[in-house]
Amino acid sequence: MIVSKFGGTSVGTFDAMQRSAKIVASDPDRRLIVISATSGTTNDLVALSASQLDSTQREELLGSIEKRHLAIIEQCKEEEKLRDAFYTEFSGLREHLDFVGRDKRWKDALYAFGELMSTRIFVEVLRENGVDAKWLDARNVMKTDSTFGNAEPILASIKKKADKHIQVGKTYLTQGFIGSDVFGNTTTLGRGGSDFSASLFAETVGADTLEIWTDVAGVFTTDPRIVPDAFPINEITFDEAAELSVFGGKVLHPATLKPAMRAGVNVRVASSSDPENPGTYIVKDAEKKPPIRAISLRKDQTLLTVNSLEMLHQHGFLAHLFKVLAEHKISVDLVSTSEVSVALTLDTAVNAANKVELNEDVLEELGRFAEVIVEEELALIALIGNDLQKTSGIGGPLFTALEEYNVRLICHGASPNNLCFLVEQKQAEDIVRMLHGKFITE
Ligand SMILES: Nc1ncnc2c1ncn2[C@@H]1O[C@H](COP(=O)(O)OP(=O)(O)O)[C@@H](O)[C@H]1O
Ligand SMILES: N[C@@H](CC(=O)OP(=O)(O)O)C(=O)O
Repeated sequence: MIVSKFGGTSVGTFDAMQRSAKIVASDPDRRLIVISATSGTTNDLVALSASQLDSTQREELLGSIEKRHLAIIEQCKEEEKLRDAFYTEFSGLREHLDFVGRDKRWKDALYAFGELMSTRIFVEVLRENGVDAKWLDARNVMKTDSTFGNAEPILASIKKKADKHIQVGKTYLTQGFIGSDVFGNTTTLGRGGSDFSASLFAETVGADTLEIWTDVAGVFTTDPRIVPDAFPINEITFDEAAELSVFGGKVLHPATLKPAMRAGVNVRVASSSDPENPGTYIVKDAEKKPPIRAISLRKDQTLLTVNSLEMLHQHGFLAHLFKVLAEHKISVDLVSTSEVSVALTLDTAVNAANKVELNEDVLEELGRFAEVIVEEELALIALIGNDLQKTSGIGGPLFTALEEYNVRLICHGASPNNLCFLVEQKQAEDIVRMLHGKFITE
């Protein structure tokens, strides 16, 4: 059995939907299809959730969502039927906007409309292409905790619900990104979370393969939008691909590979507009394991520096600091310490899968026992590869190459699969291009 996930661009237009449907139709083993919202729709829904919108802005955003979906529907054979199905969801969206609450619970239920609308249309496009798929509401299976915006899947409940709602031998179309908590409230798995959903489904149903169909022909040596010379990697290990996605390789949501690794599911990343191209296979053990395979970039990072003389020869200071951060659910990436200070990086990017919000409360609490400095507009660059902590001859050429740039923080040695550092955002893309030329293309 194959679980196939199609991202926003692969279902964003009528032609893209047709191409994706033909991929599904070409192999009867593709039995569980997971799709995202049409590209741009989740961004529109996030914009709609802003509290200060006036009615003109609201109507513009709703108009943009409606236009995008109608452009697809108008080209489908079952136009009338699809209009009805679409407007059932779209009217639900309008009604939802009129609800009073603007809390996180309300937002997740709002964001879910993107995937609900796209699946209503795609199920018909699949039928037109000879695939009789059953529309499955992912919220009946994807059970999560109640951390709205970034919900944690509850594996045992997902398994139980999948046994009830997914029958062997049938084909299903369902939504990525969305789930529901024990009370039945809609939850979401974090931006870009459809990959994660698909991997959880693959684990749960015991699939042999998970396919991630996207707009690029696999996992590239770096983001091809930044470096035109970047090229697809034929085979990469789970460990490397997981590091790459955590450190900004947007092609996969950072949590995607865990369920697949746990269940021994093979993963393939490929382009829905070039399906004959094998793309990238993500495997347990790759034939080639170069020390530097890829470079990733994560923008909009925040550097938090905490200084305190209390730290000098004291024990418990770091424990105290991390306790405060944990209480505020702030997850930390890189850490560097000196005699009296600790520097930490936080992923504060707007569309980050695990976005961190550094609010006044946490700063005030930290300010009670230390001086806190917050610096923004930084970017994190990671070299991804194998045995980096044991390979000699990388640090010298790397730091020579970075000579002209201000490197703010370096992390090396904790993972065999990455070496990362923080730089000024405005220089980040140039640095990635330069390093790709020096360490990968050459
Ligand atoms: N190392 C990488 N390899 C491939 N794509 C990458 C990489 N890093 C970033 N990307 C970006 O990820 C995009 C695909 O992810 P995304 O837009 O989330 O697709 P989808 O809508 O299919 O989920 C590509 O268009 C590319 O610009
Ligand atoms: N639609 C959601 C989930 C998702 O995974 O989308 P995509 O596959 O297009 O990255 C988002 O935009 O966050």
